[in-house]
Amino acid sequence: MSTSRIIQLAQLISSQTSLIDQHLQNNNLPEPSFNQDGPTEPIQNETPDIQKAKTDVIEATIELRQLLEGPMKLVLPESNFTPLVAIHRFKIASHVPLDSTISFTELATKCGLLEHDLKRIIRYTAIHHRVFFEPTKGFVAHTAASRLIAENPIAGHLMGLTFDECWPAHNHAVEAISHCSTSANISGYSIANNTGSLNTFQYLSAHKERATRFAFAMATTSKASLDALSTHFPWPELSATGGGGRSLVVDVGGSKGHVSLHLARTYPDLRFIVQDLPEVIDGAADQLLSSLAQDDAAIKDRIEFVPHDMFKEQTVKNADVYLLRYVLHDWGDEYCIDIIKNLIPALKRGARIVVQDHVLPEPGTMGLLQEMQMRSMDAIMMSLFNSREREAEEWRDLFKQADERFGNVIVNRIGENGSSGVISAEWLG
Ligand SMILES: C[S@@+](CC[C@H](N)C(=O)[O-])C[C@H]1O[C@@H](n2cnc3c(N)ncnc32)[C@H](O)[C@@H]1O
Repeated sequence: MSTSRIIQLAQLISSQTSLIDQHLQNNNLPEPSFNQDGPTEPIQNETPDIQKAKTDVIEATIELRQLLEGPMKLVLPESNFTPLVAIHRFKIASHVPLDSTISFTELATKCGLLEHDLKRIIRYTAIHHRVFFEPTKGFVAHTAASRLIAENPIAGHLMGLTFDECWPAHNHAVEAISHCSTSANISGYSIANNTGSLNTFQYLSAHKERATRFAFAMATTSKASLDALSTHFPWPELSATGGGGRSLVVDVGGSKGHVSLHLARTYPDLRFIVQDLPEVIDGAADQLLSSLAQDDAAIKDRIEFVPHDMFKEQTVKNADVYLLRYVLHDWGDEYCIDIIKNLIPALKRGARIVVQDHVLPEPGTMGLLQEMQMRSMDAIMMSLFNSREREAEEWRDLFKQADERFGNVIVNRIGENGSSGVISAEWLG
């Protein structure tokens, strides 16, 4: 008798989980746990084998659950995040003591909420998200996840971005699609926020707190992704062409400079000009300086911040590289072509445009988890910006449409599970 799919999945889960368990024991690492003192970081010291084992187990558990629950659950997934939003909005985690419990009555008073609302919010997030638990009836304590919210401001920034910016936009994305428009100001986000003629970034510029949170969320990009950028483009060759002087990289849409900082640390012969909207650039140099350790402070001399609207002609001429990292996926094709065309008057022969961005796979050619993440990101782009992620061929087309004089267009799929790429195009004009 052939082995059924659910047994195959269960066997895979069993064998790969054993590998992970062995890795934890061999490296004296803590066991994953929901307990308050459980690790808030994913498994450490991962080798490629352990990464694969983890992905295999997660993918298999998703598929196994979907098979066992049946098709109706696939079309009616659990989708109410309101209680989790309430945890974020009312800063509930910060009112729960880290090493003891608090009664629903006292916690409700501290949060300024009705006790019965607080109780159902917590009981929902406890059972759905493992955020808080009730060790004795009527008393609340932290889990690893609620402690993460209480202690790590990055969790707060990302929850804010997800619940205050993305979710309202998702709610209106279907309406936006029905307009069959490619305009940046006809998006779920613009309908949710009633932005009128403003696109998402113009609207954020007028709402400083939200723009700052957006910039912080961008800066939480993984080290692996930044490392991928620094290793999958021949930056050292560029340093060499700069000769005695330093080669210049213009980091277009560079936010608060976290990407330039990473590259500057790796390549001492490069200097950087970070460009972004004035509201984003404002104070960025000081923030960068205050984030630098003393022995790192010299780096600041190689990173300059200049406000610039990328829809206007590029003002920094003859740089060696114009970097667009996760910038073009925020815009539809006509806007991207406009952004690239605005660079052309500044380009010397041999200058390169370097893009780091997602590269969509052909359906079914990547692992389940990876493809899910990429399709999710594409859907977020649709809701927030009426923009999209692109396939390798679409990246090549973009440069072709901008100007036939771009050559040597290379789309290099990279680390980060192969979901993103470094794309470079050389100006041969
Ligand atoms: C998704 S973020 C990417 C930030 C950064 N490059 C990174 O990799 O983390 C896109 C950036 O484009 C900037 N941006 C949007 N419109 C712009 C414009 N018209 N001119 C310059 N920058 C712009 C945003 O402020 C934001 O910092």
